[in-house]
Amino acid sequence: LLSFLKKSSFTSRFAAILTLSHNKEKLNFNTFSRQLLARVFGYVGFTTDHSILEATSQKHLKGHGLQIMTESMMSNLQNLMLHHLGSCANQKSWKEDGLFNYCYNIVFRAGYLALYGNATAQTEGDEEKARINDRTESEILFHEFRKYDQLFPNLAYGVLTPKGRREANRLTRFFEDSLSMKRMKNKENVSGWIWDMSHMRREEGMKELMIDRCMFVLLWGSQGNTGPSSFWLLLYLMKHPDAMEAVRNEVLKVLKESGQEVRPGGPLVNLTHEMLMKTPVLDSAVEEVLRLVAAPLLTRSVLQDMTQKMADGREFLIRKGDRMAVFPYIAVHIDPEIHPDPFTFKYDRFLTPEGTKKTDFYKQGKRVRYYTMPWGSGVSMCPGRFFATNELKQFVFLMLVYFDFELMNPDEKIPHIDHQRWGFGTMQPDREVQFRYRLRY
Ligand code: HEM
Repeated sequence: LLSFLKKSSFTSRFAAILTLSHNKEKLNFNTFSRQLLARVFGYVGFTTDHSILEATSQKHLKGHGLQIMTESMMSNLQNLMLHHLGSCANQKSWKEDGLFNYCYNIVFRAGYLALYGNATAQTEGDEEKARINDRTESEILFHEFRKYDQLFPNLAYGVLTPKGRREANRLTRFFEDSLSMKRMKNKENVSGWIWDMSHMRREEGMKELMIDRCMFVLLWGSQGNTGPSSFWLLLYLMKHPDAMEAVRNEVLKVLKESGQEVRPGGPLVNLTHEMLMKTPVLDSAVEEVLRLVAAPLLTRSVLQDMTQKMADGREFLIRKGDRMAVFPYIAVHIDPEIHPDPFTFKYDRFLTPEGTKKTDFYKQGKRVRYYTMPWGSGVSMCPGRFFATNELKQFVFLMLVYFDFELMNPDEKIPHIDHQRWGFGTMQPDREVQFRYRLRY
């Protein structure tokens, strides 16, 4: 795919194609993605599906709704990462783990609980049992999700072996059941986003099984990228001590300014939405990591004949029925004119000399509007982008204030990316990286 895209002088076509992708009448994401969702997840939605998504995302993944989700994410991260604080004397000893597994596990499970809700004290007996149940149930779910995640590229390409196909079907049934509305009714803190998504479909007459499948699609869409992104973020910070120091100093400053401190036996840090808005250095590091590892292929169906004018004056006829794809990774993320030395991690690439967010990037003297596109663009731009960014920041924040962590092998090379996954969002490494961590206090 990459060599094809390189040959087809994709970069020069990029800007204009992007403009088109905002044109709802002519180019439509849904026509294409619907076919994929039907084939891969067996989910057949309504024609109103996209307006439901837009309405609920507007309400719950931005503004006040986003704050509620972020708070819920925080308490779930605390339950998963810090539940053992004070309970065991040797917590200060080092613990080894695979970094990819560790990060994906925590971020997936906390994100899942924040979206799909917690066990209740009523059904489990008391608060503590409910928290234990959340930990156990989300662990099982993560392990099954990883099996599906590994089958996913071949599933999407339609080249799974019969054995793989049977396993994918089993996993689909498992998730339909685990995420079913029947089960969700016994939970509390189910996010407004998930709740509205299911209710609005039911009100429109969608069958229960299809709603459960939709819940699985949303789990996959919301959790498949954030965990792997958190892995790359921690890895790049560990490989770049200057970046680690800058981010850690910022995080500790924000913590201090909030009047909180981490001390043995003290209360858990309450990382508020407001605190998360004061971290330009961490923001830049997150954006830089996504530039390096987010490589989605953005597909669009062409709904009517049209002429495409290029920035260089050329014109192309795009026919009704054509399918188009934009691959911003090559077109912008690693374009050396826009991002000099594009394969090097520079944590401050998105910072101005004054320490604020940098937004001016240039190509051939002209300012580039889309200098990174990890979230896609236009009608189907990722509605979860603000939540995902907060998740990443919360995870790193807690890691930095509560733990010391380091690579087992300080000379560890950054792993290659798993080429099977080009186009599916955040890339995954082709091998695990060992690290160790321990409580700082
Ligand atoms: C680092 C994490 C994430 C990355 C890199 C990412 C990236 C993307 C990309 C590239 C798209 C397709 C955009 C397009 O075709 O133009 C997308 C769509 C989507 N994302 Fe995300 N995403 C992330 C996290 C999330 C989270 C946390 C949620 C939910 C809370 C979410 C919900 C969705 C949904 C529902 C869509 C489909 C949008 C539509 O059809 O209109 N994503 N995401």
